Amino acid sequence: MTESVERHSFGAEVGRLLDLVVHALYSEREIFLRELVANAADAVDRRRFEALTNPDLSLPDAPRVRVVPDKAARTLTISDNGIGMDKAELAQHLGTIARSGTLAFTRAMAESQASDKPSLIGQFGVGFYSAFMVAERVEVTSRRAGQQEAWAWASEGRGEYTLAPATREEAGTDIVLHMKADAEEFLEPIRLQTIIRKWADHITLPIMVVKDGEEQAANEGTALWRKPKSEITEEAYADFHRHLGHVFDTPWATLHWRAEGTLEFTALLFIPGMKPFTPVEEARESRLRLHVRRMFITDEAALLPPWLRFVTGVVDTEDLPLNVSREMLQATPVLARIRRAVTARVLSELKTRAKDAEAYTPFWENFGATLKEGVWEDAEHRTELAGLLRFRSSAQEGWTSLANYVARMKDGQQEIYFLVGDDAAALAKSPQLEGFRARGLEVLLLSDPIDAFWPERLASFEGKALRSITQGQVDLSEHKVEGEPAPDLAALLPLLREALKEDVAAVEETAQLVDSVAVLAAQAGAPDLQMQRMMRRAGRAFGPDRAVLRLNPRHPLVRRLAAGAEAGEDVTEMAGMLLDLARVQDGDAPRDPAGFARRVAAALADVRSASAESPEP
Ligand SMILES: Nc1ncnc2c1ncn2[C@@H]1O[C@H](COP(=O)(O)OP(=O)(O)OP(=O)(O)O)[C@@H](O)[C@H]1O
Repeated sequence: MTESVERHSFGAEVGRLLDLVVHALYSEREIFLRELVANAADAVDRRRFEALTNPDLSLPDAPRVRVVPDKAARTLTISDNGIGMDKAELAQHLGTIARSGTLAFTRAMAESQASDKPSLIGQFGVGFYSAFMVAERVEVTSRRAGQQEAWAWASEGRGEYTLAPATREEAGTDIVLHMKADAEEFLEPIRLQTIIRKWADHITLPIMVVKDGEEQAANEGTALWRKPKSEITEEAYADFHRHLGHVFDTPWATLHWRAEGTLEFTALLFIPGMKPFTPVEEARESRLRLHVRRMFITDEAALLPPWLRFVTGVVDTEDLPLNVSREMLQATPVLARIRRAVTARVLSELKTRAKDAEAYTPFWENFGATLKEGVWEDAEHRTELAGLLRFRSSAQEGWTSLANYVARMKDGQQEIYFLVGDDAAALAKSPQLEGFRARGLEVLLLSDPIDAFWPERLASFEGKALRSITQGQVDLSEHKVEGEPAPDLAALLPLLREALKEDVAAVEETAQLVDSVAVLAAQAGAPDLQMQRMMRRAGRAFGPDRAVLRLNPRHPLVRRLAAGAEAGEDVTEMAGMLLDLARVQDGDAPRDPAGFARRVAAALADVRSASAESPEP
């Protein structure tokens, strides 16, 4: 028998996690039970759902979770009749960190102060591995529903675990905890009941604690969302939110309502108060939980559009049969109607809350970029969403809305100006803004990656067109600025155009500059500069040939070149320099960085020696 025992090492992250867990503060240890009971209840939910399309997996009568303390043996056993795990699943789920919740936890731990760590453990839970807070050895015996063989997983939480063939009468899982000497309190039935009532009361599956051979239900099983609002405390809402989202914040908004009439459902939704620690591959689908008459069905029903995926919670309906299958979920019109109702409710809540600018700010900073995806991809909600958008602006600190921008527009201003880039702070200093600032024209500053895309789709707001100031020429002739007359560039421009014909589509003068000498812009009709930049970074060929080099005719350098061109001097050397300066200014590299540096250094040396030779008169 012993030769069939396989030894495996934990993944590196598991090792680190176990270290953290084992050294956690004792006061937080009780949450191990919440985690194991939640896993057991989830396993039963999954089996029920899979059985809808595969009757061989059907649950036995009266499925439940049993929590069995044994003081003599100093063990605590948590048993379920859930879906179970086969050998590969045991290794995968209990040997690596697969789930986002646990990953997020390790990241939060790494980033938090030492004094916050204990409460982090309490709020997050750490899934299965929290068992090692109280147990010196954990044995898991599991049989996957629909299979004959069972497997035993065992570990002392120190670097490795074993896997061996085992037997189990029925499908399901037993988790046997060999308790540490100082964790005997968790063998007291009363204590176990209290913990379960505190943490797992919203679980509808019966959770039985066995005392003197008798089973006693520890949870009430009233799903929180089914209780009247008046009976639910803020704290109970917040706890449930943390449990659902694997987060540890207080919700920014709690929406709890019951729809009655043609469509019957109860919804309890949360908008988190902080951004989740997103794993590398952030899934775009909403994971709102669908329940039918309290029973969990699935969290893959996409009950909200992807641009509201930050909303967590539960929708519980009477309008679907309990035995609804995956296929049925895809076909039923009920879900589409619920989706519409729930989306409308979330949007109206956001609209109400957006009226209080200060209260709206944290929401916007956490989830604004996600909301903008809706403007891009959801024609039905685009106009409504536009009113919820907030922006940085060239004219003021803080966030502003499109409506406020329009209210501030100057007489004669027809368009809503905006500038897109990577970084709000850099945008505020961009030379592209000079001409607008000089004329008192406000420009919105957009710095989320999605900002390269959505403005084109929204196109206008309250009848005012949205206008990127780096795309085509903005007509500023309505708004005159004082200053010396500009020189005539008729001789210079054709020479520069010829010299740069490989690099840009055109060279022209612009009224958009005041202090800077040149900028790049996109040709009218071509994708905006930021979009071009993103496509180049993504490896898409996007020649600079569609960019336009724009010169400030009043700049001393341009004046000098204009005079030189008229006098028949060679200005082509400076042409490349102007283009490179415009590129550097936008945060791009010059076409030939080494050559650029050489030319600048040589020019500086010229200036120095010129001023040394001809001292001030
Ligand atoms: N009693 C059980 N029956 C069947 N599968 C289980 C059981 N307990 C754990 N698992 C499997 O092990 C996986 C890992 O569990 P663990 O508690 O570490 O994380 P989780 O519950 O998935 O997510 P999180 O880390 O966010 O809590 C689960 O997703 C599940 O697939």
